[in-house]
Amino acid sequence: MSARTNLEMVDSSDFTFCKVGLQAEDGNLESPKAIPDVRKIILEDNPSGKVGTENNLVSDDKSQGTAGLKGQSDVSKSNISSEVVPTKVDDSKKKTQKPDGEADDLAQKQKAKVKNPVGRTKVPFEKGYSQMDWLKLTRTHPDLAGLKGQSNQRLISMDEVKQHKTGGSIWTVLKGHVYNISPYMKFHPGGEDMLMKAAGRDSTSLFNKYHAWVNAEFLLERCLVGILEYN
Ligand code: HEM
Repeated sequence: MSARTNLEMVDSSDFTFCKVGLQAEDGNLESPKAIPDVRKIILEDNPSGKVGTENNLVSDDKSQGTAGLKGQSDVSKSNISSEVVPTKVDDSKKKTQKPDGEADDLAQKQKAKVKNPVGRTKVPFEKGYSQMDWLKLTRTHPDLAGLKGQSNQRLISMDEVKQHKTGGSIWTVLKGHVYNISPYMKFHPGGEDMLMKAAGRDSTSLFNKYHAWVNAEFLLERCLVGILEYN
């Protein structure tokens, strides 16, 4: 059977519905009647369901346009029109009718929310106090922790930690480790004031509240003074 004999017009007034190969029986899912050529169908954003209003995709050619839709009442109700109707939309309307326009707006709103979560304020660092500068210092300074030859594996009680709240010897407990955070003060992206809240106490919960993702073990590696002694 040739390809030519395979093609048969089902409705001669409508090019959309033509039979290809299979029997065009209603109820048969593969029937061209059941599934029109989707490439020739466009979606319209028209809640009123009216055809030809300002908010709609309107035909310039009224003789073809509305006439072409008249016989398809179910089509106009569902806001679907045939491509044979030439459409014309100005740019501002296109924006509102863009199918993914709403999704874009939502994505932008969500982005804005993520950008400024409540309670997070990064302090601009002073020249020479960036995180890179801190990393350089940790590699070059001989005794950031202020150990003066002592081991950094020494057991330290909470009482001793409490006595180190000022000057060049400000201690804090973080996940069971005792650190001297004095040298890090000016490098802390959250500011000195915030880091001072950790002075002389266990700051694990505060730390996790603001930035559980920060790798303090790495950043403060050279500031380790000892291990917290649990009573
Ligand atoms: C004790 C060791 C601490 C270390 C090593 C540390 C380290 C850091 C780092 C690396 C950042 C930048 C985070 C980022 O860019 O995502 C940061 C930001 C911040 N930190 Fe800390 N921090 C410490 C303790 C604390 C404490 C105890 C507080 C609160 C009392 C605090 C409050 C903040 C705040 C508010 C920010 C700004 C968050 C932002 O907007 O990104 N930090 N800290």
